[in-house]
Amino acid sequence: MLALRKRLSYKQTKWALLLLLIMAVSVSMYHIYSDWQEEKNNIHERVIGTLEMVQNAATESAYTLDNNLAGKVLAGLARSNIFYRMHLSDDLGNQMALYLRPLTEKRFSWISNYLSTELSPNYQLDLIRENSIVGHLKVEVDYAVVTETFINRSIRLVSTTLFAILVVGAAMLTLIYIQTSRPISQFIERLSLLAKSKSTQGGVYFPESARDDELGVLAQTFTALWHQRQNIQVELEKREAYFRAVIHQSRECMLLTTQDGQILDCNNAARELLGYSESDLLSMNLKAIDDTFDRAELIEWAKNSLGEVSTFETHYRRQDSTRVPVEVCASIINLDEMPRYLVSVRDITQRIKDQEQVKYLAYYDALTNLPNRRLLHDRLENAIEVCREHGHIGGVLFIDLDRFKTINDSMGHHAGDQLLVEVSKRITSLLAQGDSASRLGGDEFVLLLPDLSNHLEEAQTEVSHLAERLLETLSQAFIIQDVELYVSASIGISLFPLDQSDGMRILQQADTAMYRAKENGRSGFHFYRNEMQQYATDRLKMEKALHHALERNELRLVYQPQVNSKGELIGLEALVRWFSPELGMIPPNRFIPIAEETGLIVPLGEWVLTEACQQLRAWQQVTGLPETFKCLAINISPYQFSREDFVDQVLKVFEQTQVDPSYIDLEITENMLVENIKSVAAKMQRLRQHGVHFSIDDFGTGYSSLRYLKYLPLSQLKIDQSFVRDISDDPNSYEIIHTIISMAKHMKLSVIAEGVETLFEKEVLTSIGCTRYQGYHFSKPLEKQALNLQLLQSSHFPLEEAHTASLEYQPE
Ligand SMILES: Nc1nc2c(ncn2[C@@H]2O[C@H](COP(=O)(O)O[C@H]3[C@@H](O)[C@H](n4cnc5c(=O)[nH]c(N)nc54)O[C@@H]3COP(=O)(O)O)[C@@H](O)[C@H]2O)c(=O)[nH]1
Repeated sequence: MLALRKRLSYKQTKWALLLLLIMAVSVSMYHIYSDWQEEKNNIHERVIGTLEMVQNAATESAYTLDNNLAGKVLAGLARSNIFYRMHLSDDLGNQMALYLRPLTEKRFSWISNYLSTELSPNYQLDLIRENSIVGHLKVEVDYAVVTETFINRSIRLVSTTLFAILVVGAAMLTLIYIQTSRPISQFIERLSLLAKSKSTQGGVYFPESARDDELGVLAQTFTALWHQRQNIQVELEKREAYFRAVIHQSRECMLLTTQDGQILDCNNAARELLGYSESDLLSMNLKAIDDTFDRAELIEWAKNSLGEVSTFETHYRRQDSTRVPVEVCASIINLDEMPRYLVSVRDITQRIKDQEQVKYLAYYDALTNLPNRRLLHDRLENAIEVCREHGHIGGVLFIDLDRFKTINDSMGHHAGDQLLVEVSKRITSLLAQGDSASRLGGDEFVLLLPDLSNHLEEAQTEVSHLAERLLETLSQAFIIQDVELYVSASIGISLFPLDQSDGMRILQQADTAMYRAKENGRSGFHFYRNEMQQYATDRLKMEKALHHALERNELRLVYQPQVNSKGELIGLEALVRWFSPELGMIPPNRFIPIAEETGLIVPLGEWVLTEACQQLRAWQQVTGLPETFKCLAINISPYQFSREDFVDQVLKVFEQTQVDPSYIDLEITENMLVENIKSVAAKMQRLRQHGVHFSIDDFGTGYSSLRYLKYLPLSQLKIDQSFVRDISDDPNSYEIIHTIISMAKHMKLSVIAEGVETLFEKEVLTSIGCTRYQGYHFSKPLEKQALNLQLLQSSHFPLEEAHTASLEYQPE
């Protein structure tokens, strides 16, 4: 219940009464004032009238100087009670009579005193007889008496007016209270009950709505507003529930703060991410979590953000003081009329790792962790620029592993990968400060030496030393999956900036030089020279042409006889030749490496095997071979041999050609044996069971670990022609051949020497114990028709003089 003075009825009444009072007082004052103006005249006339009534008697007394009469005149005047002093004198001023009494004391004398200021305090009447003044009558008025009636009348008027106002005020108060204040109070009471009730559901009804006055309209309006509010509230509750669900169920960390950064709300994800309890977080400021939080900046942004979302990256500090990289989506929302800062925070640790990983992968090789081609290019371009600026010389070493493809295919990619990792370690172990190694892919590595000597010759020497050390370190055995592996590398070197070549060109030059190194017998290095470019271009042409060589029937086989110490034919070696219409005759040591690198060696090898077997069958059935003839040797490339289906392929060819496998001698190289000895041995065993023989070609030049030889079903060692060639000049070669022959005897293996060109060589070999020979001294490789002719004439080959005539097939 409101205090009385706060009630509407009281206030209304108060103001109404005040206005009434002012009005009444004004009207009363006006009346009193007007009344007073009249009263003043009345008083004057009354005084004058009273004096005139005694004028004759007073004149008579003064004329006759009759003091007695004068006294009576004054006594008569005194009865009017309006004068308190009267004085009658003769014409000379002599007092004839005097009347004096005290002034009358009245309740409102102060009003009388005030009013008397407007009136004359005394009157004098000149007494005249026969046109001469005979005396004077002077009186002083007692105004308390003369104004009393006026004052009483005025007081009555004022008090009546006030009483009337009081009555009207009380009546108004009651009426307004009953009519307005009380219904409003009751309405308010209902509203406050409604406000206290927690339920917002259901409808409301106010009896006041039934009224046809303003209160009725107010109640109806309020009812409508209430229902409207209810709908809004339901909507708001829904939204709040949604908002809370979004915040609290979100997997993203969410924080709601004031503009000062004080945390007001947080979700589970925030607690998990930051490691704080909810109560801790709610007592914290965002500044404690995010060092970059700037209150002033936020407030400035909030003013201009216009509901925009700002996304930025920062670091949040966890409870354990670790820092986590986050992406923050921040916005300003209005809650309870207050701007709030809502941040949705995502842990981007993984994303950053991924980005770094992507960046890493873009510039580094994932297997070896060495820079990749892209980074190499950047560095190389940079090095070229620096060298040009400072007049330095830099170098690029293009390293390619020899026969890596074979290892990869025979031992599997995993072993291949392990080998590449080990190779990369060895390469990097030789690098000096400032040098870098990159992997271009496969088995290709590039060393970038950005700062060699300023003198070309010195720079060449420096790079050569490094290349030698690289070859040396790579030639050491690798242990991969418990298998001892030997690899060699071919290195191409290009120095810069010797001309205007860019990085790409310098790499190509090093690549070209590397191929030259490979063709020079592998496991070596070669500097790029301008003329190599033509060679590289030719090589590319050859690679393209080789793809069509088989289908266009451009390959031929030639056969080189193998003889015993009596010159009798004991075998033939099938050797492939390629007659390209565009490129001419291309020797096998040029196209076989390309075929190996491109994988074309598989169909090519299969063709050689089939063709050779068919020819053997033809010789055996048609032409006839001497009894001394034991084997047809066929070269098998390492890549061909490493294939899973190699044995099946060979057996299939034997079946198709109906050849007796015991007449076949497969020539394999030493290096093939060391790659995966178990698998090599298994393949050899399977074929051996069918009668196939195996020879080791170019024996003595490879990395063979001799102890493996006794586990393999070998028939023969073929001494490399380089030893035979040097047998007369180089005691080492002689010694090597000697050792090979004794070892073969010990292991019960045959030995054949290849590349025997002179009688002298043959005789030295014979003296050491070698009884089988192949070489130009006996016969060059022969085309099959020429061999047929030879066989028809004699199966003997001259021992004494060199057999130099070339009977090889030459295309027209
Ligand atoms: N995988 C295959 N490899 C093959 C095949 N055909 C040949 N080859 C290999 O190519 C290399 C070069 O062969 P080629 O040019 O045919 O040379 C052979 C002979 O012509 C040559 N030879 C023989 N006697 C002499 C001689 O007295 N002097 C001399 N300078 N050269 C001579 O030697 C080559 C035979 O070598 P090898 O095989 O080691 O016995 C060569 O490595 C071939 O193996 C093929 O079909 N598949």
